[in-house]
Amino acid sequence: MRRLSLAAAAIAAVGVAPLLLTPFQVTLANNIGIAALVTLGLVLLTGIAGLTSFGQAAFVGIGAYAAAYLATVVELPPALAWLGGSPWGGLALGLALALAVAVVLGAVTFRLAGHYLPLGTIAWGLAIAFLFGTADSLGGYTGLSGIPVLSLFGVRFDSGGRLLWLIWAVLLAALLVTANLLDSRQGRAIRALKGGQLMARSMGIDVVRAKMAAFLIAAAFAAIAGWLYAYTQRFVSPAPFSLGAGIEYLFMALIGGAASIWGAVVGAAVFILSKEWLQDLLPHLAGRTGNFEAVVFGLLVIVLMQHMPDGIASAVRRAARRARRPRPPSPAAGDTAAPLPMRAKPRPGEVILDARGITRRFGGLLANDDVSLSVRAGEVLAVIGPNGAGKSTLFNQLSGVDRPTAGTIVFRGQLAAGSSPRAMARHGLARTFQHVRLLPELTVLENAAIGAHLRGRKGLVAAMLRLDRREEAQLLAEARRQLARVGLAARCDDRAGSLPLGQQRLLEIARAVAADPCLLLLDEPAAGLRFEEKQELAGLIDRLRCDGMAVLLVEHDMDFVMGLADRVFVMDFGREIAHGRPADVQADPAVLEAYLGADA
Ligand SMILES: Nc1ncnc2c1ncn2[C@@H]1O[C@H](COP(=O)(O)OP(=O)(O)OP(=O)(O)O)[C@@H](O)[C@H]1O
Repeated sequence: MRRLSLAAAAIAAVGVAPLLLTPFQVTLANNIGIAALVTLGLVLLTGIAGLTSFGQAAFVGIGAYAAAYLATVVELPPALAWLGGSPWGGLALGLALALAVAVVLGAVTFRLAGHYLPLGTIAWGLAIAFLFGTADSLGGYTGLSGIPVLSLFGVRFDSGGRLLWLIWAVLLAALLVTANLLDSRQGRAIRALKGGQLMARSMGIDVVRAKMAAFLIAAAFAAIAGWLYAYTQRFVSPAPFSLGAGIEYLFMALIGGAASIWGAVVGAAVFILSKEWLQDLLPHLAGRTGNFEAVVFGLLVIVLMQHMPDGIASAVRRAARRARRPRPPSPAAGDTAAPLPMRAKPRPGEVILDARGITRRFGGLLANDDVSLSVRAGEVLAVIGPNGAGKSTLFNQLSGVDRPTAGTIVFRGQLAAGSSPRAMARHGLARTFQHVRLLPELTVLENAAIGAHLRGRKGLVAAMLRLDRREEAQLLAEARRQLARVGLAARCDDRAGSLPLGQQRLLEIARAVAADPCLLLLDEPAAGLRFEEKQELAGLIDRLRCDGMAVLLVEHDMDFVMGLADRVFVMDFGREIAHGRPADVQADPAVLEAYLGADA
């Protein structure tokens, strides 16, 4: 209902705008609409996926020049002649070129950690501006003029008012599909990128694909904005597509709020209106002409980052949330949804993970030295040992984060040493993290649903067009069920970041079990918890064991481990020093000396 009334209000506002605004205001509204479309792509890319691009203006340039070139050049090269001078041909060409460049840039940079994408987009921004300025066929620095009036389906967009309808209709459609995307399994995969690659990969998310999706959508929005720009100005030249313009789009995203889709509209409007105003005011104050507004925007962004790091739209939304009465919990819409299919489970007592001779060398250091262990369905195995004993290293080998120097790992009957975390997740392994890795701005329910990522099939297009609702209801119902299982049913609609640490750890377990795993790896689950929270956690792990889940945990807390585990595996200096039932291990002299002795 809220979405519908918002959409109706937006359509009505766009409908009457040309009748109420002066021609100058219509021109400003058109510029804002085009800039907001580019910024929307940046919000998705930078604010939501956490990837920075300085090259969005260059993608706008591709869209604008493609339209201008097809519409103005009389003798087209044979490869493009079939597209004729049609505006649709220009749109298709601009989109195809922008997407092709985005695929190449993404393919080169996404597999590398670090700042390769921002650097790549700077290089791309500089190169394309140089190309536009020097290519004779594109008119060099003078550009291409004489673009005809845009005509679509027999309608001529020959006035600012008609162009306003078109530009804002495209922008509203882009806002709608982006909102749809973010409210879906695919959108959660893009959002999960901000939680770190390890978390995303461990949930079975294809990180490169998710980054590419965000980058391609942002490039497509920019190219469409360029097409609209060309037909609005009816003239293109290199300056509006320079690296400087790319930085201005980033400013708009930061000002509006890089994590909110409405921030794109707010940011573009604030930037363009204040630029217009400052361009009049500042030369007057300074007594001479100059681009003084650039200095003001630089300062504005610094001040904003200090006081409103999430931008204006997010600050307004937070204030509104504070002013509103707390909402009653949203109805459990998914509860009537059919349950998701579940994987075939091993029989109780069946060995599901068998590691033999695991050795991991870091240069001259043997972090794991010929370690062998196995885990059975329906048991809790605890790995303990003093600091530096090699527990985390072993955990990384078993979860696919690292590859052993030697040794074999068989998981559910298949060789798994060196498999990726994603492959391990697909095969039935789920994990939590020593330092919780949640998405604090997302709700508890959305965080839990990330765990069920591999249990859905619907793609990006289905998500954007809302053709995924049945599956989405099933995924959310599953997340709700797992939250109820860990005792967080009442917190579904709260922000994950607002939970105390103990509940955040429970949420991580709910997220992990939403994947329907056979083996759950818990990395120091009791760290930082109070006594009651530890008891609650131990009760939950016990229930999971009773349900047939195999649990392998790495833990420092002796009381917690001894009261819970079926078997304890003790390590020191990378090797196994004892292994058996808690009472036997506790009495083992080697353990007392190496580990428990320190406490005695
Ligand atoms: N990536 C790495 N490069 C080099 N040495 C490493 C690396 N990772 C771990 N080590 C070393 O391997 C040894 C085992 O470390 P590990 O983190 O596995 O121990 P741990 O038992 O988990 O310790 P803690 O309980 O303190 O977390 C340590 O000496 C550590 O310094």
